[in-house]
Amino acid sequence: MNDVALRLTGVTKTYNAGSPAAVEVLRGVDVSLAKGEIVALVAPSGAGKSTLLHIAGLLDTPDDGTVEIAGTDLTGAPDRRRTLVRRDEVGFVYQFHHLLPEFSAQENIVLPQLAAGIARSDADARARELLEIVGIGTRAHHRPAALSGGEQQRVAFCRALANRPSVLLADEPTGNLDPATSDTVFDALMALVRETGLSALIATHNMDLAARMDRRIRLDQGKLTAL
Ligand SMILES: Nc1ncnc2c1ncn2[C@@H]1O[C@H](COP(=O)(O)OP(=O)(O)OP(=O)(O)O)[C@@H](O)[C@H]1O
Repeated sequence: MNDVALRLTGVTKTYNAGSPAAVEVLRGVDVSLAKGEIVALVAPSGAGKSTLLHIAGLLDTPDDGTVEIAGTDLTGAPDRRRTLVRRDEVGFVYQFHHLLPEFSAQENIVLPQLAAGIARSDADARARELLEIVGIGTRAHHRPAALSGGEQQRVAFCRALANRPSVLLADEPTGNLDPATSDTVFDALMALVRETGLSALIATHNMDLAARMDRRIRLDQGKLTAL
């Protein structure tokens, strides 16, 4: 039984290494997320939070160090394996929803499930269940353009969790919303995360939202510290 959903050990990353334009972004980052734990990642702009989230989600590789997801070290794994683990174990949410405009809310949540081999009827049921949890069950057949910004973002959360990942990585998930909407949408995200029992690393500049998570860490000068 492994109780760690995500573990980064000694992760370093430098862009343009060896050139005068070198940027040393991560200088030995260690972090682990227990199963079910929700952690706020707070960082000044440009400190490297996107880099850290991309490495944690297997979209990028560290120069050094290891990345383990659900108990498996994937640092040197072949691209195909990393892609499959990313699809099955990692959910991403960004500041902008990136929903497919020609598909309904429900279809946007169904598509990644079909790509993972889930039967259509099961995928539809899962999509409806998730939309209910975030409070927009009645909007299932709306296309993104017919949804408010907060509703679009809730659909994006559902899509990220549709395949029952073990880790959610979110980069300013409510950063594009006004403060009142941001609060409600954040509640919806918390409800989803608690309901599904997954672990989440959520980058935010909003200290009120950070205060509602289980733990806070700060990325600065390439290092993580507890907040
Ligand atoms: N592909 C790249 N090549 C060179 N430098 C890069 C590259 N990507 C990012 N950087 C630099 O690395 C640093 C960290 O970038 P990153 O996007 O991870 O920061 P961030 O904390 O997410 O920033 P923000 O909060 O402003 O979105 C920045 O100084 C950026 O300019």
